[in-house]
Amino acid sequence: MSSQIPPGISQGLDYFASGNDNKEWLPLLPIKHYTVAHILQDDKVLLGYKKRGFGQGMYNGFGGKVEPNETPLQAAVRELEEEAGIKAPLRHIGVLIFIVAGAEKAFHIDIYYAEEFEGTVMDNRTEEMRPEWFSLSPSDGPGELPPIPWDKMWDTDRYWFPLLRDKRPFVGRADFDKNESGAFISRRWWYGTIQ
Ligand SMILES: Nc1nc2c([nH]c(=O)n2[C@H]2C[C@H](O)[C@@H](COP(=O)(O)OP(=O)(O)OP(=O)(O)O)O2)c(=O)[nH]1
Repeated sequence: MSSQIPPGISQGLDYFASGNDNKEWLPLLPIKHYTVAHILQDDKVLLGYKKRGFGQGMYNGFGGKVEPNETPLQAAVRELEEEAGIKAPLRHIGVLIFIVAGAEKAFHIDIYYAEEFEGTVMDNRTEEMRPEWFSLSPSDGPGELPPIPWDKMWDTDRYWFPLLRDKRPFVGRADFDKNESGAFISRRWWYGTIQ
């Protein structure tokens, strides 16, 4: 555990979780804005299976790049509608600075959630994402929704998901290396809550 806040994120945070504290942080890079949005409802969370592009084969909230002349909130609402077919009154809950070794830009990811939505969650209609519900409670009886598929998600999401679930605002940083086969390996991470 390191209570030292990493470079590139705001000061005045309360330590929540960190890992690989003995590794160096990657050099800071200019940022590019992204969003990720989650629906949290009745002890379940809606995630999407990414069918193509960056993060292919993994589950994540719904999101993508913030386009020019859009606010991050507008982008998050648009991406949720494009990828899950629903409209939701999203609330901001976190910021994640995500840096991959060798990349040109750091991802500044605004993280959102909503507890209600309008419309019907799309089944498997887009080429981008396949929405699926997962249980937020750790113990699942037979016939319940599947547990969150941590092994098919960005490796450090498991450390901030409890904060999202409890709707506690947070800020964090996650650095990743790439191995010879192009897989992303978590290098160092730190998450803190906003006081
Ligand atoms: N949960 C989580 N999401 C992450 C991490 N790193 C990371 O880039 N993301 C998200 C941010 C973006 O929503 C998404 C990457 O953007 P993307 O590849 O989907 O964007 P895109 O260019 O396809 O987007 P677009 O065409 O839909 O605008 O992955 C991470 O560590 N955890």
